[in-house]
Amino acid sequence: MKTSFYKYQGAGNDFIMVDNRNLEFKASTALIAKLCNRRFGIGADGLILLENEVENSVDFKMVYYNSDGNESTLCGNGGRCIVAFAKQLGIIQKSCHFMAIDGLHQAHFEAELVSLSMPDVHLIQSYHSESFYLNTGSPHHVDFLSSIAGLDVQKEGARIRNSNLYGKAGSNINFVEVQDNFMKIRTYERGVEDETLACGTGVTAAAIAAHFAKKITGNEVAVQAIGGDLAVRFLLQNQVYTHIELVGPAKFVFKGEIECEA
Ligand SMILES: N[C@@H](CCC[C@H](N)C(=O)O)C(=O)O
Repeated sequence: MKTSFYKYQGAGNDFIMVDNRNLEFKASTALIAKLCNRRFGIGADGLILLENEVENSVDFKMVYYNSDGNESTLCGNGGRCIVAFAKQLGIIQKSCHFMAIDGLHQAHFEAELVSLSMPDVHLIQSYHSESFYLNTGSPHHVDFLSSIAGLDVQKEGARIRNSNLYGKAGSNINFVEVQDNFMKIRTYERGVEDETLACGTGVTAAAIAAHFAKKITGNEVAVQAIGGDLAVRFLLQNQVYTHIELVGPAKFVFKGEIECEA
């Protein structure tokens, strides 16, 4: 059986997209891991299915798998990319609502960029003045450092991700450098088990943690990931971070066909 796929990237965080509204694509862990493999497959940080959402009146549903083939929690860059994919398929025009594993999301285009609503953040755990944990749809450890350029993110990220702090479920690990209301970030992603070029929920977590720790002021911050620039907007209302938006690029790269065993 042949299935069409579309490759997208958002700030270098790359995804295989499949229009699965007919539910014909059967996503086994082994098949997804093979398709995401950069030597034996198409190559991607994750695979995303666009499906119909039957129970809620939204435009579509997003089902996200990490490159290890396992379904996971929210992917922010993937969320922005599926919005661009839905537009390419003619399902939406300038804005949409969709369902993901963590609930309802709203998104709209701002010229070439996609802005995605993110879940409210009620709880931020401080380990010490430079180290935090919070959930922005996916779990994130955030360490603020004076410089991140020379860091071995693979080694240090894997160490923290696999430490007793997070147990079997693990966490994504972010290393962040703050410079005058602007931040640089590098992220080790759970389920990819490596550094990726950008992580949307990680960028969001870093922005919220930086505001919480009074490292930035204002309600919008630009964040430079290795693969591109993103921005995060938010409000702080009664000690809850609300109206969080992740803004950045979402680009179509190429399309092709997957030959799947029946
Ligand atoms: N790349 C993503 C995060 C994807 C989920 C993560 N790997 C996990 O399993 O927690 C993003 O852009 O948010």
